[in-house]
Amino acid sequence: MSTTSPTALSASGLPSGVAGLSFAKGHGTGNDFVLVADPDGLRDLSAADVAAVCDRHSGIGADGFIRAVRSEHLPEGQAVLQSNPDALWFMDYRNGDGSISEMCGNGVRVFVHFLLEEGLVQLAPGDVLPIGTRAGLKTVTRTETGYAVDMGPWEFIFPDHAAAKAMDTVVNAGGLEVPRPGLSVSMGNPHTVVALAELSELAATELIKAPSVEPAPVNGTNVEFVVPAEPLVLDGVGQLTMRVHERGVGETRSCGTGACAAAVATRFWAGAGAPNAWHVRVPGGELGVRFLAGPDGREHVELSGPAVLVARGTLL
Ligand SMILES: N[C@@H](CCC[C@H](N)C(=O)O)C(=O)O
Repeated sequence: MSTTSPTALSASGLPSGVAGLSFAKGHGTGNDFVLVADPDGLRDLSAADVAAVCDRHSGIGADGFIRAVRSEHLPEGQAVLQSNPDALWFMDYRNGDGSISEMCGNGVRVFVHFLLEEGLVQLAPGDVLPIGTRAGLKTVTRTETGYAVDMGPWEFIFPDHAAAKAMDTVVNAGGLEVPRPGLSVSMGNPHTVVALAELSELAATELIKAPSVEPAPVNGTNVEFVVPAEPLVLDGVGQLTMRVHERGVGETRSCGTGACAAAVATRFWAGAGAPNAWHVRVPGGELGVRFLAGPDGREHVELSGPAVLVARGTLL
């Protein structure tokens, strides 16, 4: 018998804990989010609260939920403040099912746009804003057309697989004729990238159910299916098309950290001479990925793309 008490509901059917919250709805290349400002960290939202708000039928509907909290009010935020005292805002990111993720690449652009539109920060094109996340400090530059994010360094999750050039990870999904090799990459959060030969194969891949990944990264994985273009490079820029199944969500129209992982894996597979700039087409739009020398001496990944707010409201 369950010992958990049922969640109290307001008249709207949403958990009473979220009633009265002001929110904005936004997206980055079709990856959509509900955003709330909680500067003093007073709203302790449960996984059930977040899942109810993100429900596409009985809530607002979103792939993810983002709470804007001043970094000083969260232990993870205080840790980021030690590395950069100017990282005053922390992105508390949850997946649509209420689970926590370390990082969201589309989300961090929409988060900064939300802070700007709410008047919580001031940022002219060219200005840079440091942000705290569970994957550490990220610096976001406002551009003329959107935002560019220094996502920090990437890592192989199973470095021995990559070193041996052995594709020891096996991925299967509905619609694939045979299981495929995958390469697991961390962008702060876990990804497994699979290359397909044809756009028709990408379209036939069924992503209603989570693909199986063996061995899976310990905390689960987002899975990206990519088709490198033929020819791969146009005007010095690598070209990819991608679909994604997100951990804690399902298929989404875009994933920023996924686009970064896809560029990492495809550049690795392409070998010496592969470009350091990539253009990634996703069902919801287009993202840019670049590899740059980071201030810490490691190679960093930069993600660029748009961020849009589409609505404001109050949860009832
Ligand atoms: N859509 C995001 C990634 C969100 C988190 C992911 N589902 C996870 O669990 O790691 C992005 O744009 O990066």
